[in-house]
Amino acid sequence: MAVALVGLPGAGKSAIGRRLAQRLQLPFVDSDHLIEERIGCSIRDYFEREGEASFRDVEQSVIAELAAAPRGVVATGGGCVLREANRQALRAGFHVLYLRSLPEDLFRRLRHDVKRPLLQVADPLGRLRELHDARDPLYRETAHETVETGRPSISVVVNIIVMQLELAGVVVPPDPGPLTD
Ligand SMILES: Nc1ncnc2c1ncn2[C@@H]1O[C@H](COP(=O)(O)OP(=O)(O)O)[C@@H](O)[C@H]1O
Ligand SMILES: O=C(O)C1=C[C@@H](OP(=O)(O)O)[C@@H](O)[C@H](O)C1
Ligand SMILES: [Mg+2]
Repeated sequence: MAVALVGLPGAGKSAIGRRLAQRLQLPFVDSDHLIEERIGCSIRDYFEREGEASFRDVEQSVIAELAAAPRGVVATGGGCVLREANRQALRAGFHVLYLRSLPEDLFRRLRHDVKRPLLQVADPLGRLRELHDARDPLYRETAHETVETGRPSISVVVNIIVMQLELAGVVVPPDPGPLTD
């Protein structure tokens, strides 16, 4: 069983992915961490030095490797759905969940965050709205299911995901043991 999380920056892919993997006792991988290991610097520095297109090439090779041997819970980077090859590889290899939050909720979470290169602009809320409009259809196309993450806490979202995965037959609930009165 392998689950991949897609969605906009701040939707909770990394934070919820880590907690979900703990809960399901599965390995957790954040594709952005693999990319940073490979490029040897932060994603923000790499964007500044090499540009976004070069980052997308590294991202595509990391996604292809993960999808070639799908396992555990994978948190992707928010822009991975921009390339069709990534959308297809993720959908074929993983049960994909779209963590969906409105730009206003994401802005509340990320307004002091300096690590996300695409949001270091004069109007980050405007940028989040543009990203939402451009990418929402791509996240929907890639994902098997959508989970709303704008308002509920991380623990509630993890509980909802576990329920959805059990309903979809993606995870098997633990054996409750013998029933006693
Ligand atoms: N449902 C949530 N409720 C409250 N805070 C959240 C929630 N999801 C994420 N966060 C917080 O928002 C920030 C960004 O989340 P992160 O997991 O890095 O998003 P992503 O990986 O999707 O960009 C983190 O500080 C995280 O703890
Ligand atoms: O939305 C994007 O294009 C990006 C999102 C980032 O990941 P998060 O979604 O975890 O912020 C990271 O991959 C890179 O900065 C590009
Ligand atoms: Mg992340």
